[in-house]
Amino acid sequence: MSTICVHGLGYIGLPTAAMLANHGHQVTGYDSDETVVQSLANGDIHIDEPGLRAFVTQALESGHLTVSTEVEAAKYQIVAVPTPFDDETKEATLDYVKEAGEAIAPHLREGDTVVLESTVPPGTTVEVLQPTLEKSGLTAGTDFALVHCPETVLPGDIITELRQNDRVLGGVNGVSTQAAVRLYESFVEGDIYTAENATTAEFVKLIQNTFRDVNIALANEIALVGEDYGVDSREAIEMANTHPRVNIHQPGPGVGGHCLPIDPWFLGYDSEQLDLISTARNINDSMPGHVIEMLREELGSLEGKRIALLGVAYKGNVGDTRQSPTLDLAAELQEAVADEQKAAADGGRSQSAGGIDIRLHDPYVEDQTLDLIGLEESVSDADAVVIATDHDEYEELPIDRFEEQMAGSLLVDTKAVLDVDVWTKEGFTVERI
Ligand SMILES: NC(=O)c1ccc[n+]([C@@H]2O[C@H](COP(=O)([O-])OP(=O)(O)OC[C@H]3O[C@@H](n4cnc5c(N)ncnc54)[C@H](O)[C@@H]3O)[C@@H](O)[C@H]2O)c1
Ligand SMILES: CC(=O)N[C@@H]1[C@@H](OP(=O)(O)OP(=O)(O)OC[C@H]2O[C@@H](n3ccc(=O)[nH]c3=O)[C@H](O)[C@@H]2O)O[C@H](CO)[C@@H](O)[C@@H]1O
Repeated sequence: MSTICVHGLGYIGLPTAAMLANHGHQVTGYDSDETVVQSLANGDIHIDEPGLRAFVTQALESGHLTVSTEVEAAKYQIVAVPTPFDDETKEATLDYVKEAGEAIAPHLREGDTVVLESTVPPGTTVEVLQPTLEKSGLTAGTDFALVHCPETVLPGDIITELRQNDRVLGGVNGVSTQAAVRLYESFVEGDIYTAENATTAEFVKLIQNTFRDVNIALANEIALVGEDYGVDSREAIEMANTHPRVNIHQPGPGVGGHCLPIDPWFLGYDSEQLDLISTARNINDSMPGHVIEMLREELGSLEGKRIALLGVAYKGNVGDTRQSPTLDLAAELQEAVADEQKAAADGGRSQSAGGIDIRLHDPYVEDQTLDLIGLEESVSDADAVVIATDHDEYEELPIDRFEEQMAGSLLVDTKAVLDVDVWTKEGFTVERI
């Protein structure tokens, strides 16, 4: 059993803190946002993730997990703070990592271990966190251990993957790495690999997500090329993947979430070599624009049209809307219609007063700032419905209600969730990416 202080109680820090507590460690969960700490102290679990409520409640009730607005001295300090991405400068914001280091320094003792779990550009552990921690007067690698251990859990399956995924750890020296190995061995059922150094571990995490992002970009480009040949790209990809060394991912309306659209850019922190990687990012970012082209092909002008977007979460069966392609699609639809109106005005043509009426539905998302409505209301009088997220619920949409409610008959199924034959037989036009 060890004492542990976890910094940041979000999607990663909270399940990690609970996992460690449920394995007998004495854990303090610290968050700089007092409302997060307060709500957890009241038993309100603010992160939406299957099984998390019961898991965190178990940890809190056992007394092994306490939440606090203060950092505690502990044998292990685990940092899981945000590392957001500045879209304009294409750089990671490392302020929260620095803040965490500054908060740890006064509590750091000889023999302690600091683990950075946040996803960061290569070099961050050594160049950013280490000097901040060394303001304590202690030296990394000799007085205290400093390690990067990237987190690879899949949202929607976090608790299982926390236990089962393999881990890659890299410390500022071998002693540091081994100190962290001892902690992760206490709950990880997968293999634990030790990287040469912290920068390598940072790099490994980034190339894992980059691999997936580039592969999805390939699938998206295959879909666009397939359209030119009248080939169903999903069928073609399925067939291609029967080859023992081919594994093409699935096309879709874009790549969302907190990681894949961001992490590949982190590789450009101190390198000018991003070429394929940045092209792939741009292909994935262009996919909402392709959905707009598909709508225009069938509907002509989008001005005055009512379009229902089903699925606002960034992927199926989760409620997280961070970097959601659906939200990009909604914004780009607005822009596309504004452009149409401007072009009409410039050309002296008359314009209708209306813009575009976009209706959003999602059974998982609870974000009050989004104007989410019920399924039937969203498709009512819609000229087209776009299925933008592969929630299980969308596989069984009520055809009769759609027939009665919709004004048009166009369905753009970006995730191939519908049975095309069934819907086509009922008179719908189904377009898939
Ligand atoms: N969400 C994922 O799927 C995922 C997966 C793997 C890795 N990561 C990485 O893990 C890190 C955390 O991501 P997340 O999704 O858990 O973020 P999050 O936004 O869900 O949670 C972060 C928490 O940290 C708190 N915080 C901010 N600054 C702090 C500080 N100085 N001290 C203590 N608490 C602080 C915030 O208030 C927030 O509650 C990021 O680097 C992310 O890229 C995320
Ligand atoms: C390497 C890897 O597996 N990393 C995972 C990833 O988690 P995630 O939830 O962000 O990942 P995905 O499920 O891939 O979804 C992302 C977006 O890609 C779209 N998509 C997906 C597959 C496809 O074939 N075609 C697509 O278009 C999908 O709809 C969604 O918008 O990053 C986390 C943080 O670092 C990791 O911890 C976690 O291991």
